[in-house]
Amino acid sequence: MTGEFGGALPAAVEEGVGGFRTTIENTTERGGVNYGEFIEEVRTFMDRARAACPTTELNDDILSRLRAINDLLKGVTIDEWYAPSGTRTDLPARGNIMLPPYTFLDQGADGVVATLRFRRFHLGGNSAVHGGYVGLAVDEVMGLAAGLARGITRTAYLTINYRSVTPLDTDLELKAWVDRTEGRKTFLRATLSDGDRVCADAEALFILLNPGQR
Ligand SMILES: CCCCCCCCCCCC(=O)SCCNC(=O)CCNC(=O)[C@H](O)C(C)(C)COP(=O)(O)OP(=O)(O)OC[C@H]1O[C@@H](n2cnc3c(N)ncnc32)[C@H](O)[C@@H]1OP(=O)(O)O
Repeated sequence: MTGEFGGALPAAVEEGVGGFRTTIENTTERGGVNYGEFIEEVRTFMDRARAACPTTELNDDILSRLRAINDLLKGVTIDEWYAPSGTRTDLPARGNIMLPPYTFLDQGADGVVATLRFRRFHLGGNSAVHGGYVGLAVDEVMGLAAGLARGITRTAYLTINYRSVTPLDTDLELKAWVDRTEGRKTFLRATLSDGDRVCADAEALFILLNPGQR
């Protein structure tokens, strides 16, 4: 792999546990007690960056500050298995800044119910959520439902039907449940709803990874 973060995967493969580990150490402490506020501030930054039209002077001012902040973060970069973003299960969306912040209302081996909120950062056009971000949220929550039912899986296919416009800045409900299983295959279904109105529904196949499988 190349790039600034390219070292993480080979190290994991060397340990013989594959690139997608069968056990992931969940954390609630890495990054410190205010890490959730940091992630939320980053999300707010992304929302405002999407919405802003800065003057040249303001742009340049923010640019120099951002470069300084990025230098600070570069100094504390670690691999994906230990980074708090993605493993802080006490935070909305595991502290993953790309996902719409979601929290579980219910979760078990049969399925999960989550509440989530897309925001300006997720804008597609004309006040609607970008369909790709709907897919991101659905894949994530279906993946977690598959994980609770079976273990670590990967998405083999995901079909999404966009039934009506998904609104920004609105509390939505995302349900994902196991439809049936066949060997390593878990077939799931999901719905994304704004109250009684279905925004999208989906069906997917997740494959249980073999030991050591990337
Ligand atoms: C706190 C942290 C939490 C962490 C929790 C994190 C949650 C986030 C979840 C995000 C999940 C993702 O986005 S994962 C990333 C997106 N997905 C990927 O990158 C997957 C790329 N594809 C692959 O790696 C591979 O194709 C696999 C793993 C999906 C399957 O490969 P394989 O393991 O070799 O298995 P294979 O023999 O091919 O298939 C097994 C069976 O499934 C069937 N099968 C396979 N693919 C398909 C298909 N597309 N459509 C129909 N059927 C299929 C085969 O025919 C076979 O059936 P039969 O002959 O047995 O009947």
